This record gives sequence, C-alpha cells and structure tokens, in this order.
Amino acid sequence: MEAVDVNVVHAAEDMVAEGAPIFPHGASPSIGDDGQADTIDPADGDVFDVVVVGAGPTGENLADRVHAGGLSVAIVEHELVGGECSYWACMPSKALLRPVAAVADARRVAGAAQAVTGAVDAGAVLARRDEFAANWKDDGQVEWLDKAGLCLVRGHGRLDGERRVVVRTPDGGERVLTARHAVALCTGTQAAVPDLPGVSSAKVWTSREATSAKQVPGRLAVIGGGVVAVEMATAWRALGSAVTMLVRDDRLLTGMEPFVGEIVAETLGESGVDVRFGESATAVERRADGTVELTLGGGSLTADEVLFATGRRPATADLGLETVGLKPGGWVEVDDTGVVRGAGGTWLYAAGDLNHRALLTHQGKYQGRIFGGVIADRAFGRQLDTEPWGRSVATADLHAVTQVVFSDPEAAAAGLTLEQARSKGLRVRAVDYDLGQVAGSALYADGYRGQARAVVDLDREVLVGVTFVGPGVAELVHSAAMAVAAQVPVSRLWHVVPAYPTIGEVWLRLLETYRG
Ligand SMILES: Cc1cc2nc3c(=O)[nH]c(=O)nc-3n(C[C@H](O)[C@H](O)[C@H](O)COP(=O)(O)OP(=O)(O)OC[C@H]3O[C@@H](n4cnc5c(N)ncnc54)[C@H](O)[C@@H]3O)c2cc1C
Ligand SMILES: NC(=O)c1ccc[n+]([C@@H]2O[C@H](COP(=O)([O-])OP(=O)(O)OC[C@H]3O[C@@H](n4cnc5c(N)ncnc54)[C@H](O)[C@@H]3O)[C@@H](O)[C@H]2O)c1
Repeated sequence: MEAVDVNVVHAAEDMVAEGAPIFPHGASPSIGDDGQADTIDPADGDVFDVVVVGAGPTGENLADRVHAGGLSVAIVEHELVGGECSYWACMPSKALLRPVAAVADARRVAGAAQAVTGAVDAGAVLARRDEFAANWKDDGQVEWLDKAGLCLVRGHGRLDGERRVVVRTPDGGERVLTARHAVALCTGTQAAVPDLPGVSSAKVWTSREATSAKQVPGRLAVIGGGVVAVEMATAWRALGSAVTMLVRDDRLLTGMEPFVGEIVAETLGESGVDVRFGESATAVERRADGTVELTLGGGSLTADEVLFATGRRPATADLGLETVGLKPGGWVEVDDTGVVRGAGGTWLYAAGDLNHRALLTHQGKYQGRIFGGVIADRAFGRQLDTEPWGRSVATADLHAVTQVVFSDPEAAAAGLTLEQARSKGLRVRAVDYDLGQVAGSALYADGYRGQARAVVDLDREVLVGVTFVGPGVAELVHSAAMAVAAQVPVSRLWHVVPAYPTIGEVWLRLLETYRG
C-alpha cells in the first residue's frame, strides 16, 4: 500500500500554496515594535513573532495561519509532530473501524451478504492501521512544517513569564524562545484514568494502547460509555475479542440525543459485546498469569486487557502556567478570540482540546485558523471582527459543533441536542423521523435501523441541532452543519431538494413532519 501522507489530514492546502513565502527555521520577516516588517537579527537568538507550544492538528493549523499572515513562528513539540490525532486517536481508530463498517454494510444487503464468508482479517486490519498511523514516525509532518516555513523546536515547552517559553531539549539542554507578539498553547490532552486501587501497577490500556496494540486480546474489558469506549469496543469486538463494557451511566454516548445510545447499544449487544449499565470497577489487579482482575460493585470480572476510556485531562500540569498567574493542571479558559483569561493582556492564547470548548480535531483546527488570524491581525494593528460569526471569533464552537461517532451504526450530529437547546433557554421543537422509512435507507441496508432528529428554534424558524444515527450517516453531517451554522431558514430549506433515492432524503421527511 502506498504510504499515507498524514500531512493532508491536518494541513490546509493553501498552507503550502505555490508562491507562498517560505522562510525555513524562523528566518521570516517579522513585525517590529514600530509595526513595520523587519528581519530577525541572528544576534536576537531565539526571538520569533509567535511561539506555539504543541504541534498537534491545532498547533499546526494555528502556526500556519500565523505564518500565512506574515509572522515568524517557532513550534515546540516534545513527542511526534501531528499530535494525538495522527498516531493514537482519530487516524488509527478510524483505520480499525473502517473495515468493520465495510463488512457490516455488505452483511446488510442480500446478495452481497453471501459474498462475506469469513471474519475480519485482524492481521491485515492492524497492518493497514499501522500505515495510517505512519508507523508512529513523523518525518512526513516534519517535512511539511519545514516546507511551510515553520521552525520546529524539539523538546518540552514551559512558559517562563510573559512571552517567554523555555524548552527542555532532547539532549538535556535548554533553549529560551521569546515571542514578540504571542504565545499559543496547543498542548491537547492525555487520557484521564481514575485513581483506583491497583491501577498504576496493572498496565491498563488507555486510548493509546487501544489504538496501537499489535495483538488482539482474547477478553477485553472496557470501562466507560463515551465515544472512545464505544468505538474501541466496536473495533476490538470485530477483530475477535470478547468485549465487556462497564458503563456507570444508564446509557451510552450521553452527550448525544438519547436515541443514539439506545440504537448503538442494541447493535453492540447483537455483535456479542456484553454491555453492562450502572456498573464500574472499584479496583484492578494484574495477576501473575497476565490476566487482569477487576473488582466490581457486586462481584468481579477477569479479562486479558482492560481499557480505561474514562475521559481526558488537559496537558497543562508542567506548562509553567503558574509563571503567568494561572493554576497548573486545569483546563485553560479562553475568550472567543482565543485569548487566555487571567494571564493579562492579549499575548497568551490557547487552542484545541486544552481549552475544553470542543474536544475534536476539526474544532481544534477551526480554532487554529480563527485564533491564528486574530494573532496576525493584532500584530499588524488590524481591526478584529468579533461579532458572532465574525472573522475573529470561534462562534461555531458554541453553536455548531459537528461530530461523527464511527460506531456501528454511525452517529452524526451538528449543533445542539434538544436538551442542550432547552438549557440555553431556546423555545424549540424536536422533529423526529424513522430513517428506515426513507427509500434511500431501505436500499442501503435490508431492515435499515436508524433515526433522525432536527431541533427547530421556533422563534427564528432555523435548525439549532440535527442528529442522525444509522448505517452510512457519517457523510450527512456536513449537510447538517451547513443548515445549523448558516442558520438557513426552514422556508429556504424547503427548496433544498434532496436527490432520490438517497439517505439524504430524510431532510425532506423532517421538513414535511415539521410542517405537518
Ligand atoms: C481514541 C480517540 C479517537 C479520536 N477520534 C477522533 C475523531 O475521529 N475525530 C475527531 O475530530 N477527534 C477525535 N478524537 C479527538 C482528537 O484526537 C483531539 O480532539 C485532537 O487530537 C486535539 O488536537 P490538539 O492539537 O488540540 O491536541 P493533541 O492532538 O493532543 O496535540 C497536542 C500536542 O502537543 C504536544 N505537547 C503537549 N505538551 C507539550 C509541551 N509542554 N511541550 C511540547 N509539546 C507538547 C503533544 O505531544 C502533542 O503532539 C479522538 C480522541 C481519541 C482519544
Ligand atoms: N469520533 C470522534 O469524534 C471521537 C472519537 C473518540 C474520542 N473523541 C473525543 O475524545 C474525547 C474523549 O473521549 P472519551 O470517550 O475518553 O471521553 P467521554 O467524556 O466522551 O466519555 C468518558 C466516559 O467515561 C465514563 N467515566 C468517567 N470517569 C469514570 C470513572 N471513574 N469510572 C467509570 N466510568 C467513568 C463517563 O461516564 C463516560 O461514559 C471526547 O470529547 C470525544 O469527543 C472523539
């Protein structure tokens, strides 16, 4: 298989557009105190217009926008350029899940089902996954950074007062980077594992092991009922593990419309996953025979591996936040232009997972684009546009977050759930439609099971949220995002004619149901 260019995943194409100025290693024109472009004097040492800490998808995009705006950028990374998403999250997990969906799709169509005569080939799936994780090497992304004119500084970055970042370099040395204009923190998150008795010595799996494991465990226990738990239970079950999910809540995927978790739990159960609600582990022990013993509320469970899919914590414990008056270890709160609250002035930004606005790659990249533009605008003294949906604010984080859960069946959502809309004080109505009743769905899969909901703001007659669950709905999410973010009036959506016979015809059915 041809090597995957993971750069394509994170980098906007115009980042390396022909004719774009390329100033490798920070030697780009920059803006002096007088607001005029100047050139870094080599005697300045490590002075850049902007220092970005963390080269995940968010940091890469933010750095690129800043550089495209005419500023010099140093980007600090202590592990792999490309971040969690490329090596231990989105890419490898979706590479594990795509074969599951392909086989499930075929099995749901008479005629095609007969062609599926065996189980998923775990070895081939894991090998393809390794390619999508670029074999955990970041050469391709480093090459992109270089071409894009961004100066990569390898090492662990820490704030050291205003506009200073001290980098502990891999050779044990220190490098001080000074930012003329801004420092942007894009350090993301790490898996949060509850501090249960035995957990630190039991070699438990987190999302990292679940996305990079080379062997299929015979028995896998999964703790949690969120997105990581659902996706990884789906993948490893299909690869051959006997999977037990311990879900402390009474449903899966609690951040989505309730019917999503219900349908996904049904399918997981049918695939052989033992989904136990209202249950969690109170202690963990790795025994001498290599198995893991979980103590439960009433009883115990033995497995070969246990995955803690119990959420994330921000990578801010060792980031020097205390040197600028902030508390280390917590989420970093920002305003809608990305400026960190409480650090004084407009020099410190935080984007992506660590500001806790929306823990998703595409939302982090969106913030990177917006906040990167803000940094460049402020540096050049340009007016910001901070009206909602303006150029300088990440409004979609608040009103139009999109997400696809690559479960079987898929779940896709844009904007708010009914409950979220109500809690914001909106006067709303939920419009529901059985996706199985759509001609395109019936063709897509025999006995198609799925559901759709649009949440209509009754005062403005626009959609504030749309959710789909069912086979093949992932690609519908952008239609929902367009309707929600663009606030297309229902009266105009009526003229957006879906093609027959596609699953997308559910849009028409939702509008007909709303209009009665
Ligand atoms: C299993 C799993 C699957 C996922 N699947 C999806 C998906 O399908 N779609 C989706 O949109 N989202 C998905 N996510 C979420 C997604 O991975 C994150 O939202 C995304 O990675 C956040 O990007 P980021 O750049 O903010 O942080 P990260 O990707 O975490 O990158 C932060 C970078 O900063 C570096 N760093 C941290 N501290 C320092 C420091 N002090 N000095 C130097 N470098 C530092 C890190 O090494 C890392 O490279 C998934 C998450 C998990 C766990
Ligand atoms: N396809 C995607 O877009 C995708 C895929 C994976 C992850 N992500 C993102 O990554 C983030 C992290 O996902 P996640 O699933 O780790 O977190 P999550 O917050 O979605 O789910 C955490 C789960 O763990 C449970 N939990 C937490 N503490 C627990 C404890 N002490 N004992 C038992 N259960 C406990 C919670 O009740 C919940 O069910 C999410 O915000 C998600 O959006 C996105």
